[in-house]
Amino acid sequence: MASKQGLRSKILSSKASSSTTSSSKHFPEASADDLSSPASSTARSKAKYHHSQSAPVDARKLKENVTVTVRFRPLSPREIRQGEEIAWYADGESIVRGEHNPSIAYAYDKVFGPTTTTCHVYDVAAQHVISGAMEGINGTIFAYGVTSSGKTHTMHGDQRSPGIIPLAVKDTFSIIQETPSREYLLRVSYLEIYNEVVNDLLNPAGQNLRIREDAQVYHTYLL
Ligand SMILES: Nc1ncnc2c1ncn2[C@@H]1O[C@H](COP(=O)(O)OP(=O)(O)OP(=O)(O)O)[C@@H](O)[C@H]1O
Repeated sequence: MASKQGLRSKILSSKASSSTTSSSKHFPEASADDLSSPASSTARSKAKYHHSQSAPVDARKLKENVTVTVRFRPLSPREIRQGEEIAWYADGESIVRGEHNPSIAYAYDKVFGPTTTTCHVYDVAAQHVISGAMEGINGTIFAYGVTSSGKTHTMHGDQRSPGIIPLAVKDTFSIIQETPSREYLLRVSYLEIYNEVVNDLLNPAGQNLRIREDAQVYHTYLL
């Protein structure tokens, strides 16, 4: 989605966070203009061995473990009033197609239409990252999109429709409860990247954070 507004992202990391790269696949006939891609929100995961820190990282496996998911939100009442039209739609479960030019299409790992619930998005696109994290595999769920595209709705949600973060927390504690033989240590951070700037959403003083990586222990730090 092209926009003059800033692109934002909201992130949920399990264990140490890892950086992600886009894995959207263009169809041959598709436009090469990535900015026209309607990435209303994405969920991605990238795994890296956590416990066996001396084990070599399998680059091919890492690449395959990044998934890109697109979620469309419905037009808002204001957009309907203003006569705005849907420009892209979910054509099946993995294709996003242009409404006005159907020959322009993009393939993603998963595409959710505007009637999909957050619970369904969580089950299909995020739950495996949480269960993986509980097994010791680092994971990141990353929502990316222009202002008002639905990142907060998807990641945070509300009482009526809990987002991926509360659903993940609930799942995490359920897994802990079901696994009394194992001891867990949970750390939580809630971050926003806005115009390349990382902000801590839990600490108003934590703005414009610097990212540092410790190559020896595969940990990422925000200072
Ligand atoms: N899937 C959805 N179904 C229904 N309403 C939605 C959906 N996604 C978003 N909305 C609504 O659209 C509006 C904008 O969504 P939201 O605030 O989540 O956007 P955002 O990407 O977090 O914006 P910002 O970058 O400004 O923080 C909100 O009123 C939200 O309730």
